[in-house]
Amino acid sequence: MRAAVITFPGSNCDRDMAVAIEKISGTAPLRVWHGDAELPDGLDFIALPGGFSYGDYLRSGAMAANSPIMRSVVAAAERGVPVLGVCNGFQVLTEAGLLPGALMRNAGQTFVCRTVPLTVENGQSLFTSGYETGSTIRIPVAHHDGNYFADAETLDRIEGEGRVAFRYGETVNGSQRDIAGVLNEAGNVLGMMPHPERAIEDAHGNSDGRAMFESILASLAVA
Ligand SMILES: NC(=O)CC[C@H](N)C(=O)O
Repeated sequence: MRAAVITFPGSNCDRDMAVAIEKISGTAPLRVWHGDAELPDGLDFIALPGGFSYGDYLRSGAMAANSPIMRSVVAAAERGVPVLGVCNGFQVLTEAGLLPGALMRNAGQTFVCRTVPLTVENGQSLFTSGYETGSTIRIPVAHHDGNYFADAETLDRIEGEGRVAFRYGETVNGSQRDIAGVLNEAGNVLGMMPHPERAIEDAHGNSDGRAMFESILASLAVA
């Protein structure tokens, strides 16, 4: 798998993401700096990692969404390249307009850092085919701006189109309809607040995130 992990100033989960990709795919991803103008050709997968890009100033993800590299990320997403945004990466994807809605301050006004149950709402996407639809997995969250908001019409539409990939199995941050992860219309962009890269092996105490990376790999094998 020819993957790239984008690093912004303030990213802090880029290494974990790169390690997860390498351990599961067998190939180390390219590490790409936000200020680079272009992504290399022929990428199979792009990951936007978690963190506090630009110190979360303005709004989480808002400044990163306007980084030079994001023009290439948006163009790749529009060509159908799989793009996964985790936590701050999800925030960047909504700010870049690749996903609907916004991530607001958590309803409780506090940073939430714990492992939470997630229901797999759509086990058919290229990111989730390794999970059974309706199953419950446990994945860590760590954020203060994870409160997913979209208007009712948008929520009904994305629910109807099977674009809610994951839903929290308990109250976490005040997200509308407990939405934890959202797909774009074409199904090749996924944003999620929980961190699958923090749950890929026994040393993590939990390997429920592994199937996400295995699903992405499997989708490339059949593509
Ligand atoms: N782990 C993360 O990516 C943190 C995301 C984010 N900036 C927040 O706290 O909301």
